[in-house]
Amino acid sequence: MIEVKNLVKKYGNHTAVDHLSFQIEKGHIYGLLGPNGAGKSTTMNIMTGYLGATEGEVRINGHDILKEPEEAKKAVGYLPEIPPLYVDMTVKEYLMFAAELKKVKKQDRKDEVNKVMKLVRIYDVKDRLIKNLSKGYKQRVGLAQAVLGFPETIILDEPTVGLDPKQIIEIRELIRELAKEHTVILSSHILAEVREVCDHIMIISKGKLVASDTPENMEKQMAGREALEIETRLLPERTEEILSKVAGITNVTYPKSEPGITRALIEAEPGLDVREEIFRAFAREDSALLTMYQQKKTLEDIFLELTQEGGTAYAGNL
Ligand SMILES: Nc1ncnc2c1ncn2[C@@H]1O[C@H](COP(=O)(O)OP(=O)(O)OP(=O)(O)O)[C@@H](O)[C@H]1O
Repeated sequence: MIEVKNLVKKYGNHTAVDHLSFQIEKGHIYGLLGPNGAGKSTTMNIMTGYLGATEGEVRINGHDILKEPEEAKKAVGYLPEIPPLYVDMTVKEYLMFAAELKKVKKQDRKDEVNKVMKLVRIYDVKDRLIKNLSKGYKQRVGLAQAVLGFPETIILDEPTVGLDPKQIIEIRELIRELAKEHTVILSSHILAEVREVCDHIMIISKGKLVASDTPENMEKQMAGREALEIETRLLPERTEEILSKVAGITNVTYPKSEPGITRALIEAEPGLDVREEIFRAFAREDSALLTMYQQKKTLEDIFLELTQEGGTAYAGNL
């Protein structure tokens, strides 16, 4: 388990990470999602011991990343945004070297490097110089380096950035494959990417955690904030009277509509679906509803709302 507690990172006057706290449990694929500059790379660099924090702590399986770096680092493999590849080495030479740095026992190195190369499907290019590989293959070599030593958790910073669509699909497949045996944390500024592979999303904006939940819960939590639209032939006063009998409605507005029609935009408590109750309330009064329409809020809407200036706060887990 990884515990990030009250992490702060300041660059001069600029606060890149602002009191960030979260926990990473075993067996999930976490997505750290945020616009460019949100503080994702800084957070990952601190979590993996590449960068010191201004305040706060990171514990990996109980070991403080700064005070007990060896123990802590053993449990994580890291693929930084720009993979640290020695491009004049062959794939195999580089991975043997990386295995040595990671203190994989000498007698196990060859086997482990072979195993990892097969896992990320670079065995066929093992004798090629890294500089001659495509970007997708270079990324796989970086991934292989992160997997070496078979750490419990693999942290990947923007693993598909700069890849073409086919390479993106391949890397995603590899990540899913890795997730069978490892906990995976990846960062991205692309929502579709995170939704595609992750089962838990943490949205960060300006260095702060603004939401942390499963994609399904996020959609559910925000659903109550959608305005439900109804139309009737009743006057607004009468519509208001009927709606006042429905529990859970928090606000009703009456935008302009065509003559003889009342349009009402209804907001309800987060997570509460009031559609059936509204239908029954009008039926009890023998009044007809002409339309009832609820636009489903997508994760894109949620992401934009949570990360824009003056955006709404997330009502779910944090
Ligand atoms: N070494 C540094 N010195 C000064 N400011 C920095 C430094 N590194 C990052 N920053 C600033 O800190 C903020 C967070 O940067 P970070 O790279 O962590 O964001 P990010 O979410 O990973 O974005 P990106 O996807 O663009 O890398 C940004 O405003 C960035 O300009």
